[in-house]
Amino acid sequence: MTTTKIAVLGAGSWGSILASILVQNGGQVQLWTRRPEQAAEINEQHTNQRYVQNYHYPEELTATSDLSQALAGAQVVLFTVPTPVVRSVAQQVSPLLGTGEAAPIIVHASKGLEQETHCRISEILAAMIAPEKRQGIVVLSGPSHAEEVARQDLTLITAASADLACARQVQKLFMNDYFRVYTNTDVIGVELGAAFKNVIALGAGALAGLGYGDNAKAALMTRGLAEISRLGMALGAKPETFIGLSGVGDLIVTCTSVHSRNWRAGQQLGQGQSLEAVVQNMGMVIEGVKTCQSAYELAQQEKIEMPITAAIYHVLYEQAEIKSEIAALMRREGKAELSWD
Ligand SMILES: NC(=O)c1ccc[n+]([C@@H]2O[C@H](COP(=O)([O-])OP(=O)(O)OC[C@H]3O[C@@H](n4cnc5c(N)ncnc54)[C@H](O)[C@@H]3O)[C@@H](O)[C@H]2O)c1
Ligand SMILES: O=P(O)(O)OC[C@H](O)CO
Repeated sequence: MTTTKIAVLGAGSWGSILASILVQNGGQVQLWTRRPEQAAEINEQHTNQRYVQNYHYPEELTATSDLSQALAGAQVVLFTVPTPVVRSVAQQVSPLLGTGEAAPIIVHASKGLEQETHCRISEILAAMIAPEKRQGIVVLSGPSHAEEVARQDLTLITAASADLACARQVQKLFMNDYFRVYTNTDVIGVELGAAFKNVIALGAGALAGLGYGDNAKAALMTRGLAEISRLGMALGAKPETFIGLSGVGDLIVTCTSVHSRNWRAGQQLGQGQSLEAVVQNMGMVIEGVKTCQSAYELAQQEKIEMPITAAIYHVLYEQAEIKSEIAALMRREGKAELSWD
C-alpha cells in the first residue's frame, strides 16, 4: 500500500488533531503553521500547548512554517484555518499546486460563512484554486471537539463532496477504531449546518450564562434547527442533511459541550461580559460571531423567518440586551409548530 502525502494547513486545535489522526492512520503529514516557533514546538516537544493542552503528538508528525515545503508532492491538502482567512491562505496555496495528475484533493474542515460575501468555504476554495489544480473538493464536518478526539473518544463525522469518489478517498484516510466517517453528496447542507449551528450555540451559552435550564436549552436547539433547516433549504440544501451528523449532531454537541468556544463565548456574554472582552480572552476562533451576520443578512435576502438568529444578531451587532431579546422572542404571536400546519 502506498503512503498518502497530506498537507494540513493550520495548526490550531482542529488542524493539529486531524493531522495526528492522519499520522496514526499511516499518512505522511506536513502540518503548516505561519509561526516558526509553533512548528519548532511540534517538531521538538511534540506538543501544541496553546491549542491542545497535555497532548503528545505522534513523533512522525512534521510541522513547517514553509508553505511550499508543506505542499510539495501533497496528494491531499486539508485546510483547517478559520473561515475569515481561508481566502487569503488559498490565494497563497494556489500557485504552489501541481496540475492534472499532480493536482491534490482539496479538503476543508472549517465551519463558517465568509462575512462580507456570505460564501461557503467550498465556494471560496473553488474560486481561488483553478479546476486543473484540484481533483475535487471535500468538506469534513460533524460533532467533533478536538479535545475529545485527542483522547480517542468515539467520534463520527461526514465527508461531503459533489465527487463521491473523492469523498470516499477522504473517508478511507481518516477512518479508524475511534474515528468513523460517513460520506454525503449534499455539500451545501453540510456546510450550512456547520456554519449556522455555531450561531445557535452562542445562544445556548447565553442561556446557560443567565441561569436558564434544560427546558430552555432544548427549546433553543429545536427551534434553532427549524431556522437552520428553513434557510438551508432556501439556499439549496437537502432537508435530510439537517437531521444528520453535520446538522442536528453538531448542533447538539456545540450547544451542550463546555469544549465549544461558541458556547463558552455565549456563556460569558450571558454573564455580562462585553463581546470585545470575550473575543480577546478566547484566544481561539469563535466562528459564530461573524457567521451570525451572514446568516442574518441571508435570511433577510431570502425572506426566511429566523427570530433566534435575529435576536443573537441584535445582541452581537446592535448592543441589544439579551434578556429583552428573550422576552421579545417569548412574546411573539402564537404559531403552528410545523410550517405546513
Ligand atoms: N476545535 C475544534 O474542535 C473544531 C472541530 C471541528 C471544526 N473546527 C473548525 O476548524 C476551524 C479551525 O478551528 P480551530 O479550532 O483549529 O481554531 P484555532 O483558533 O484553534 O486555530 C486556528 C489556527 O489558524 C491559524 N491562523 C489564523 N489566521 C491565520 C492566517 N492568516 N494564516 C494562517 N494561519 C492562520 C492560527 O494561528 C491557528 O493555528 C474553524 O472553522 C472551526 O469551526 C474546529
Ligand atoms: O469549539 P467550537 O464551538 O468552534 O465547536 C467545535 C466543533 O465545531 C464542534 O463540532
